[in-house]
Order: sequence, then C-alpha cells, then structure tokens
Amino acid sequence: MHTPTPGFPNTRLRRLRRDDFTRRLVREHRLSVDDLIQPVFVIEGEDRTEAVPSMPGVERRTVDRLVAEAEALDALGIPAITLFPVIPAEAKTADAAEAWNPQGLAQRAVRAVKAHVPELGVITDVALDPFTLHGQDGLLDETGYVANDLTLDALVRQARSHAEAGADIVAPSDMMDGRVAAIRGALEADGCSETRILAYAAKYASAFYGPFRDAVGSAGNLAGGDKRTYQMDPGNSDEALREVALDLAEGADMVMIKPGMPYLDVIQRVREQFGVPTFAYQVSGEYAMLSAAFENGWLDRRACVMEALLGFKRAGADAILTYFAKEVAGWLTDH
Ligand SMILES: NCc1[nH]cc(CCC(=O)O)c1CC(=O)O
Ligand SMILES: [Mg+2]
Repeated sequence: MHTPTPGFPNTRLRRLRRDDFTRRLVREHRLSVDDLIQPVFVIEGEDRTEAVPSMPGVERRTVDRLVAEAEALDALGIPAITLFPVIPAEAKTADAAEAWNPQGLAQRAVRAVKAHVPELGVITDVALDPFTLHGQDGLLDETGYVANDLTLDALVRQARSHAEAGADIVAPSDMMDGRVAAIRGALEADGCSETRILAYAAKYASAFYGPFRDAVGSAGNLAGGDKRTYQMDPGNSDEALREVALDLAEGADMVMIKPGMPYLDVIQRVREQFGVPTFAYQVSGEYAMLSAAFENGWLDRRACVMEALLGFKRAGADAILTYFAKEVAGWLTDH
C-alpha cells in the first residue's frame, strides 16, 4: 500500500482556503451577536443627545433616549448593555456620595431600562471616578494617595444601590484590592444573591482610556493625573493571572481584561489558565483610533471592525464590550 509522504505536495493547506464553502466549514472561531455588549453614556435632561468629539458616531443620551436605544439594541439581539453616567460638575464631591444616591443618574437609568426592556441585561460600572472632584476611582487619604480600604466602603454602597435599582451585573472597574469580596459579601447579606459580578480583574493603567474620560467628563478633573498606583503596569502579564485568581476566589462570576487589542496575550493566558467566562473591553481609544482611520479613508470600516473583534474571539474572549456593538449586530444579521 502506498502511504503518502507527509508534507508538500500531499499536504497543501491552500486546498481548504480555495472556496468559500470550505473556508466556512473549517473556520475555528466566529463572532456572533451573543458576544456583544454595548457601552452607553447617559446624561441628565430629556429628549437630548450629545456627540462625543473624540469618539465619532458615539452619543451621550438622556434616560428617555436610552430606553429607546435599549429597545433597538434588544431588537438586534444584543444580550447586554453597560451604563456610564455623565455626572454634572456640581454633583461631584470629595466623598463621591452621588455614587450611591438612589435617585442618581445611573440608578434612574437602570430602573428605566429594566422597566421597559426587562430581558436586556444591564451592567453597571462600580468605581468612583465620575463622582469625585479629582477624577480618581477611589477616595484620597490626607497625603493624596488613593486609599484602598476607605474606598471599599464607598464601592460597596455604590454596588448595593445599583443592585437595588435592578442592575443584573455589577462591574467593579476600580482595581482596589479586596473589592470583589467586599461587594459579594454585601450583596449576599442584602438578599441580592443573584446579582452577578463582572470583575475588571486585569485593568491596565492605559493611555487608551482618553476618549472615555472626555465622554464622561472626568478628564478635566483628573488634570493630567494618572491611575498607576492602582491600575496594572502594562509591562506585566503574570500579575494579571494573580489578579484573576484573587477575583475568582473572592466571588467574581466573570472576569475582564482591559484594554483589548494591545492585551490579546493576556486574554489568551487567562482563558487557558482558568477556563472561566472571560470578557474583553475594546476601549474608547481603540474605537477612536479605528474611527480616525475610517474617516480618513485609510481603512475599510466593516472589514477592520470584524477582523479586530474576531481577534478577541480567537484569543479566547467569551464576550466583548465594544462601542461598535450595535453596528456589528446589524452586519451580523444582514445577509
Ligand atoms: N473606572 C472607570 C472606567 N470604566 C471604564 C473605563 C474606560 C473605558 C474606555 O476607555 O472605553 C474607565 C476609565 C478609567 O479607568 O479611567
Ligand atoms: Mg485586584
């Protein structure tokens, strides 16, 4: 019997690339609408939207307009949204108390979406940066250092008020040590045992958050400051595994890596090591960078967005927070 010798010409990998039907049959990874989470910015007022100059195509919207948007996203099959309130300057304080105001913008937004589109998952951001005068995610001690344990009490109050408003998932994005345990404990004690925690477990001190800080209006408060004493150093990846292990031990249901494209290696390591639901955030700066190239006619919008998001899937992400979510959902359902 003749046994083909391994290698060329018996093996030709191009055979399976030749036709669309074989490419479809052997494709290993796919992007689906089930993978998408749409971040949304919410402002005070009525029946109004505002553009975000550094994020072309992204709008901040009032709660009534948010409800209409939530209906549209749900109709496209998007499983969940994540809410970011834009807090007026006069409501910002040193103690961030507006963060746990039951009548605060985030809390009202959650209640409105859950009342009108109950099947759409609602995720809230747990961190103090929109509410503090200095734009840091935590409270400062007398030396100006972000105080971990003092901040934990504030985060617990904030997470509790989100859960009480009806948030399905609370997502601590603050990078304090011990916050997942503190929040989980409080939610259990309050009878909110079904409220899920999506931990921003490996969140890097990234320059790619710039346009987000413009969108929520915290860039001016931060005034050139940075978050390097609590967000991760971009040079580290073993440390990301330790962060994830701790957040899982403390009760996180899902973990997130952020930003996305510059950290695909971290997504892959986390997914392989832990095998738990691993989310990725294609952040504002990634959106701005791609959008600028699209606006200049330098890159093809649809092809590049789809390729970038498929990269997250290939790295092992189970879901992706992306400002392109709505547009992508439209493409995925348009045959
Ligand atoms: N804790 C706040 C928060 N939650 C999500 C983002 C960034 C999201 C984006 O850039 O799209 C940030 C900004 C920051 O940490 O300064
Ligand atoms: Mg941590």
